[in-house]
Amino acid sequence: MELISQHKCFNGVQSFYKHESTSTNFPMTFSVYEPPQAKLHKVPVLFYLAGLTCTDETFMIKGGAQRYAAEHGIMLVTMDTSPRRTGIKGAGDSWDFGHGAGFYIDATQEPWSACFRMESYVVQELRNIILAQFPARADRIGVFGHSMGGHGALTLALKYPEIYQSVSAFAPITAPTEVPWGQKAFSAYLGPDQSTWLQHDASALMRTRKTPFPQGILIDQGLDDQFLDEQLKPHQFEAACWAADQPLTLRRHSGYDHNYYFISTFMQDHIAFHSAILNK
Ligand SMILES: N[C@@H](CCC(=O)N[C@@H](CSC=O)C(=O)NCC(=O)O)C(=O)O
Repeated sequence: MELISQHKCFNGVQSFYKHESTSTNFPMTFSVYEPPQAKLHKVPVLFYLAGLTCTDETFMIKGGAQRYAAEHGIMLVTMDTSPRRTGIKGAGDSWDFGHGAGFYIDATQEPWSACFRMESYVVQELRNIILAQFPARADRIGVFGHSMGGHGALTLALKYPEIYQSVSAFAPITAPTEVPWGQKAFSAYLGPDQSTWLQHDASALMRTRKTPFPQGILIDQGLDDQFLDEQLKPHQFEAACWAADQPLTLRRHSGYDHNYYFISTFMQDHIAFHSAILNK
């Protein structure tokens, strides 16, 4: 693990790292914000999954989360959104597929299956690194994310409720099997059998559960989001939560679009939401 840079931030420490990943078989970058409380004892840890085109820097630079993480004593971790410079044909041709678009799943189809393994990377490899190398509590882990990363947060939390105690999202892709971004990625990474896609669709997963997160799920969605109707479809997840008896706070905000001005506006609420569960 190579330290790229380190910065004091709200009396805590913001660090950027690079390492050789055994999940993706490529170098990966990730970043960690350690709040001041982490100098004294282990703290809860909140993983942030970023959206299409983002890197491990996007959220740490634009999200404005460190101030609130310092107040609540929560460690923040985020990572690049895929392996990079893989040499796979077509991986760099479009901004919504391939590099920067790992979708937080393990690809099963060649050539993607050799390195597009972001589910294993986030859930196992990076979590193990964080728990071994940083003062993070293994029994207090939350996950949140934006857009493609909102899809990642919801699906990983639903697949691994024994790992993640809290989950929230900003403008998540909630039904990837039904929208162009998800269909483009899943058909390449998972192949033509659409029954396998449903294991990675938050709305489909929720329909097979019964109150998986009794303490609730928080979602914020801007109503001027350019991707709302075609790609995000929060009403699908809302209906699935209703059917699963899952408490959901889905807040629709007039005037907000899809970017980090929207995300940073509601960041304080998301950190407080996770803190109420993780610091209980
Ligand atoms: N084509 C543009 C826009 C890409 C974009 O909007 N990416 C979003 C996530 S979309 C769903 O996952 C994002 O978070 N961008 C980063 C940012 O700093 O706003 C492009 O290539 O940037």
